[in-house]
Amino acid sequence: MTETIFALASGPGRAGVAVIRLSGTRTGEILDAVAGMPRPKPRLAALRAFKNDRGDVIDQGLALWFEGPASFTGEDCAEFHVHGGAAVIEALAGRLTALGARPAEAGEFTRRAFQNGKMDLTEAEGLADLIDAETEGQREQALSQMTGALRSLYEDWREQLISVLAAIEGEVDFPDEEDVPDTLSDTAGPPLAALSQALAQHLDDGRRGERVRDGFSIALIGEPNAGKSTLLNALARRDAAIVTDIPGTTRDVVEVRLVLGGFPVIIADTAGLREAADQVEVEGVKRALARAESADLRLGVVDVSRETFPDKLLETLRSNDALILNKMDQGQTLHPSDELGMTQFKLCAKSGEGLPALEGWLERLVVERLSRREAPALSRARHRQAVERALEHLNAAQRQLSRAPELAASDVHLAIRALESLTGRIDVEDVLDRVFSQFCIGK
Ligand SMILES: Nc1nc2c(ncn2[C@@H]2O[C@H](COP(=O)(O)OP(=O)(O)OP(=O)(O)O)[C@@H](O)[C@H]2O)c(=O)[nH]1
Ligand SMILES: [K+]
Ligand SMILES: [Mg+2]
Repeated sequence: MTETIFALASGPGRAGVAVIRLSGTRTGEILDAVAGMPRPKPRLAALRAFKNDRGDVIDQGLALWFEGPASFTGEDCAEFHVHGGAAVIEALAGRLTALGARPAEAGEFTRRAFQNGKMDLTEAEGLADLIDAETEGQREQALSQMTGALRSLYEDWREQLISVLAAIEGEVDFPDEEDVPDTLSDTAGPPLAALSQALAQHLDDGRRGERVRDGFSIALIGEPNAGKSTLLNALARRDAAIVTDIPGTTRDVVEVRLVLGGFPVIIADTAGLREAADQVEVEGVKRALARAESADLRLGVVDVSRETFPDKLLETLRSNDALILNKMDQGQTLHPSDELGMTQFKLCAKSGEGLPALEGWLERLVVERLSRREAPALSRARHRQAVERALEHLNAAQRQLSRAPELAASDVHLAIRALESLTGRIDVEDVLDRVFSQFCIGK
């Protein structure tokens, strides 16, 4: 017996068609009361008049019946396709409530699908990501996760670990009179080593999946008046940040979201790096350096009418970053230098000259770093933490194997649990709450 829930599954606001979905034990009888008998054949749309409690027609539309368990949630489900006007939706929602259904919470349909074994937790997350996907790269990654790419990877590891565990426990329970530890090293050692290598490789992917999901982050840094905000606006094609000839114009981090090569990118303009004079400047520089530190790529912007490259800037940049020699329209005293060992671009941010070359390079770089590989990428911090936990236990198990098999067994057991928390095999209520609350209502 489950409560019967309903929600507007299509987007809010005026539309040609609105879809209201229903799931739970009393779905069938509520469908009959609203759409009349006979009940539509499962999965086939039937044109019906939907009536209120006085028998007046609310609207005319399509009714669908999905008999559990062959439904999205695994329970009895129904859909009403009505005209997408506010009054129609409200009247139908009122009728469903009067018949004993209640409005669903965010993610409640998917949570029921998860609880009924229709999908694991990573697939549910993939579904949420697919609904949120705004770029082609995000759509591809979410779809692959929703259709089980991560689940099958993690389930496969889990099954291998269960065999390893069986081997170790067998030795613990029925020790060979002779050299137990040696036998174990031979049997359980190689698969443990191979698995821990696989997990390490999965983690060591430059956080690709998380970047695809949350955005590749680029920080613009440099001295005051180098033209960082001008460059940000040029890249964004709009006046996102204030530009003036007063040094110290930008204080907070100003973010702009772009799509490059089908991937989400967040470009951050920052305060000019300098010996700060007052408290506000000190805080601005602190934030600039923190953003530079956490970014996936730094673009160091320099005014070419300077004599030398600023030390502080060179210190902050890394070898894969790029230097932007800006204000090429002004007297140039600074020149690109091979000694810096960094990609360099000549630019006039104000007129946009040189911008296409920079944009082309950025796009290629983002595509190269984020493109899909054969192996699926973990896409959330939650996955990373769980795989890291599993790997720690695997490494510990390897160390214990020849000394204390029973301790090795308990470590393998903990590694299995970490993988199970990842796929949701073991219910961790607060994890479930967090995952499903991120869904929209109606999914
Ligand atoms: N001639 C010329 N002027 C530029 C160019 N790029 C920026 N400027 C000017 O340089 C001044 C400073 O530009 P901003 O974009 O505000 O510089 P910023 O690096 O953001 O400066 P802060 O926020 O103060 O650190 C403004 O007057 C811009 O118009 C350029 O390529 N050529
Ligand atoms: K400025
Ligand atoms: Mg600025």
